[in-house]
Amino acid sequence: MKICVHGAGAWGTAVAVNAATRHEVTLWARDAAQADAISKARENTRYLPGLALPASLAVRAGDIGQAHAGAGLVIVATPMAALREQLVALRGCTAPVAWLCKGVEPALDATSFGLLAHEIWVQVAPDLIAGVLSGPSFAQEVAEGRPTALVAASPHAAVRDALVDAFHGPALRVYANEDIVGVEVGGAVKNVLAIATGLCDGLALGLNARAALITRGLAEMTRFGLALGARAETFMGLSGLGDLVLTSTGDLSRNRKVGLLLAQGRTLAQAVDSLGHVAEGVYCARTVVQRARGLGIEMPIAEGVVALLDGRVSPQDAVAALTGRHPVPESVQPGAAASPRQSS
Ligand SMILES: NC(=O)c1ccc[n+]([C@@H]2O[C@H](COP(=O)([O-])OP(=O)(O)OC[C@H]3O[C@@H](n4cnc5c(N)ncnc54)[C@H](O)[C@@H]3O)[C@@H](O)[C@H]2O)c1
Ligand SMILES: O=P(O)(O)OC[C@H](O)CO
Repeated sequence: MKICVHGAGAWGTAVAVNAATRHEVTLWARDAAQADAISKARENTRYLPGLALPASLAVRAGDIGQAHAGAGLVIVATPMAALREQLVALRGCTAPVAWLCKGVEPALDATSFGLLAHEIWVQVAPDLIAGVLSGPSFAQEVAEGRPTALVAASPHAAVRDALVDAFHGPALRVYANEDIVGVEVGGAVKNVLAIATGLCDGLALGLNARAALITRGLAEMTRFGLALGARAETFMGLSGLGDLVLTSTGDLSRNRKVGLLLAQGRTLAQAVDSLGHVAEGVYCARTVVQRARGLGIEMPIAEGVVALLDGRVSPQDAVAALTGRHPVPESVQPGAAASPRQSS
């Protein structure tokens, strides 16, 4: 199969390297200088250093609108902030398209709320045969060929099948799922919760606290997803519990790192600058909370992360706000924020 991967960051490079062992793959970088540097070094020294690119992997630069000619699968591996422009440029593409980004787009103006990836798709390029590839996956480990399981989600069987054909192999298992809403909610909300868990560990609150955050975070994610039309079982799968555990506990996570750095007293700007990569939770936390409030869904952990990122509370006060909450039942069922004893 001929595969185009757009976005030569850590994740785009890792999936391109993985697929290049079995398919004809081109990695498309944003600008010619970046493509040239990667191509000459046969290494993405900026985003995925230390990994030799296979000779068969072509690296190019240029407009996504022209790049997909003849492709059997087009992958968009940019951050969420670039997805809208990528999908606009892909209008008219007849090959299956899949995005890898995990997040929610920031609101475009004061009167709207930010969208999940499939909502942007429906808004700007509904004719595309499209979906998402998500799940617990650090780029570094996939690039090294370590065992990993992903989930391909789309209402279109052609997209699910193309993703399985492209990436399922000895070390990489790809499961199919029709619930694109649930898979995208999991991929977005886990980033926000990983900031919280990084903060918890950075403040040395202990293993009990970390387990509580992950478990109650899963309840928040599930409540939010159900209100948006997702299936409950998706949150017990790879893009829900799986990615939440990985990102919250794995020190390769950029989102977890943000929480750790904030706990050390760094400012948000310092934390983000030190990463050199995107941490989607920083950009989507506010939108998640804004949409949850609009739906009447309580997300106290996500609310705490937003207050912290906005500089409205200290790390210690964010923790105190959570531990000092009123008692509630354990149920994850959607509950109105106005009736606090129905949910937590
Ligand atoms: N790194 C991982 O382990 C991993 C795993 C799974 C999913 N993801 C998700 O994949 C997405 C990309 O993450 P990453 O780790 O590759 O990020 P990164 O920070 O390593 O790289 C981002 C890449 O996107 C490019 N880019 C930015 N804006 C662009 C635009 N407008 N047009 C084209 N290219 C643009 C940058 O030049 C860079 O090459 C994120 O949403 C992330 O959550 C990452
Ligand atoms: O490094 P993070 O926090 O962006 O997480 C990377 C992947 O999404 C983990 O599945």
